[in-house]
Amino acid sequence: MADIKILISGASVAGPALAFWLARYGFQVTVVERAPSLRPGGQAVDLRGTAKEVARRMGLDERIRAACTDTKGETLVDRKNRTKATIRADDFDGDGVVAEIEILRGDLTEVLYEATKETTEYVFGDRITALDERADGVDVTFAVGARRTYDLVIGADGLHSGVRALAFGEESRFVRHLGSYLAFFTVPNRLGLRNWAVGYDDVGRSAGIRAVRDGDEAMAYFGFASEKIDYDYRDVEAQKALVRELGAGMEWEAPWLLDRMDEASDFYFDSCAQVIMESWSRGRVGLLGDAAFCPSPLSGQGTSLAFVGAYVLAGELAAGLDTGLKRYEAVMREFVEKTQEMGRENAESIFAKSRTALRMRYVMMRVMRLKPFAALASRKMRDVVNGIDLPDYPGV
Ligand SMILES: Cc1cc2nc3c(=O)[nH]c(=O)nc-3n(C[C@H](O)[C@H](O)[C@H](O)COP(=O)(O)OP(=O)(O)OC[C@H]3O[C@@H](n4cnc5c(N)ncnc54)[C@H](O)[C@@H]3O)c2cc1C
Repeated sequence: MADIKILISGASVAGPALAFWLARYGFQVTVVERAPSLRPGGQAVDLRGTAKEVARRMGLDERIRAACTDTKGETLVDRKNRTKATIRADDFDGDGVVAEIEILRGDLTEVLYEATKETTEYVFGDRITALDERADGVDVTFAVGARRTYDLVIGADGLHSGVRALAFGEESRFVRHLGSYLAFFTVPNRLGLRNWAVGYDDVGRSAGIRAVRDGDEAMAYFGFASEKIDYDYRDVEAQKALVRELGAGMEWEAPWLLDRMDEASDFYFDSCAQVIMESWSRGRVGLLGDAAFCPSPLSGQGTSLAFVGAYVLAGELAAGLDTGLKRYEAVMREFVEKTQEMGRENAESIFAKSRTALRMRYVMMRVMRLKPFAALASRKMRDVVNGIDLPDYPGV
């Protein structure tokens, strides 16, 4: 494999996870990332079910667990900070709403980068601007670097994938808005939180806060039900203005959190959307992670799908370069579709539509923790997060 060159676009989760496995099989791997360095920030992401087994096979299980947020659960409060319901991380075998393996996205990227930096060429501050496929390779033009030829190009560059736009067509053909937006940013830990997150629901919107970095700081989030809004996803100031507008009039700690937004060193805002594609590859160009099959943050499974997808894609490419992309899709498709279905179901119920619905939700949450209901919900969750028989690849 040493003479086979593979270019990956995107150095968040899917890209470095794929680089890990490809390098293990002996491919020559380059990762190009648009940001000038590894991107910090992002709220906690989770590994559930089969993705935990992939982390174990990578030998990174311990390092990932050591970098986890150690959140024990979440308390849902009303505007006066009175507890209305609780969710525990050990509910649903550790694969529930608050997962046992919960890690800040930037910290997970760091673990993956450290595990791959010796075997992978990383190019920061650049991006692909043109792909010219020939019979024996793909000629790649970069915004900054010199033109180079690769045997394969994989887009692991997220919901707004540049590779997808170049090889498959414009974003609007594949990205389906699910009716809500999320924002995350770091704030001082003013509530003195330790291992419990706090969430506050309003009609059609929510906010929350959890301690990170041993309680030195906290991570705030806002969620809003909203029709599709036209905004420039690279214009951070415009996005902050939008969050202020959508969060106006919220109670609890929300006004204070909104006032801290400008001081935050990181800020992430995006629509809750899914990527639905008939095929994840075309010729020598393939897609992985959110670029191919984003299930939306509402599924809680974006990072897990990226992890499992990276394992399968690399294993199938090692088994046969010509058939690898199609085999990867055949192995992953059902798992992805089940997960996306759960993401759409969650999108229907994530925000309360009235005060009465909000009160009912708290009652339901308490009922769901009772034995027969908990067992039912747990089975459903288990089916989705373990919804793939992980193939064994030689040498793993
Ligand atoms: C800064 C950030 C914060 C996030 N925060 C959260 C969160 O709080 N909660 C949550 O559920 N999900 C979050 N996500 C999404 C989450 O990481 C993914 O759903 C999941 O982990 C799958 O990851 P991915 O690697 O497929 O895509 P992503 O994590 O979206 O990564 C895509 C990577 O590609 C890079 N990129 C984009 N365009 C190009 C281009 N043209 N050329 C080269 N590189 C490019 C991006 O800078 C990024 O590093 C965040 C993503 C990012 C980038």
